[in-house]
Amino acid sequence: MLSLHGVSVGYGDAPAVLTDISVTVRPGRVLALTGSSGAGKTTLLHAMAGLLRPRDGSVTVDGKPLRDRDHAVEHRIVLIPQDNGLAPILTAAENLQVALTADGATPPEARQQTAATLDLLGLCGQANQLVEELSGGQQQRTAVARGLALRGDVLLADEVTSELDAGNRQRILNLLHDEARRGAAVVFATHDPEVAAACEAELHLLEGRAEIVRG
Ligand SMILES: Nc1ncnc2c1ncn2[C@@H]1O[C@H](COP(=O)(O)OP(=O)(O)OP(=O)(O)O)[C@@H](O)[C@H]1O
Repeated sequence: MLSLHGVSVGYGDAPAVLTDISVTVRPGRVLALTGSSGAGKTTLLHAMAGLLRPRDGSVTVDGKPLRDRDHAVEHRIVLIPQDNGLAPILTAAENLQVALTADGATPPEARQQTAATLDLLGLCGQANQLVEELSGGQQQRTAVARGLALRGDVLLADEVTSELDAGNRQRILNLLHDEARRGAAVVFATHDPEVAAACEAELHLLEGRAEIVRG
């Protein structure tokens, strides 16, 4: 279980972006993280992912302080970053296979899981295309595929539907809910009020504070 207790986070000497944030990310549900541009959604996801150390308060995983990104990876905390984080000169399939192999899959397992997950995202036809040759939306779906393929215990998805048409947006929302049904705790940063309304819980960021809207 991933929990934040009285967390403040910020960058360098600048004032904190977020102050006194307390929330528990529960397995089996999708928590929508909302707030206007610059409200701190990415900042909070980075604190949950072990990429940003809190100034105050604590981020704990199974009751122990989260040390860093490596510690988060050990606890199967998967981040799908806003900028997709893919290697542009690898193919879509290679991006998944590299991540799966690094996660301990054998090459045949990685190939099988890659094909199955790209299929779920409607990307069979793009498997062998270089990422830099894919459209923005196809790259975004490839990044989601890579995150889903890792089957994390916690899945942090940072505005992963921003470049998609309505059909693909709904497809990804369904897949995130499938992840929660599998038992993962999912946090989904989004600007889209309709998408947020379709999630079990919502945490809204405003002026450096967080308010539980639902859940
Ligand atoms: N690396 C950084 N260094 C300094 N300040 C940063 C850095 N990243 C973000 N910020 C600042 O932190 C604040 C929150 O940014 P963040 O990216 O978390 O917001 P967001 O809610 O994810 O925005 P968006 O919806 O536009 O992606 C902003 O004021 C931003 O300028």
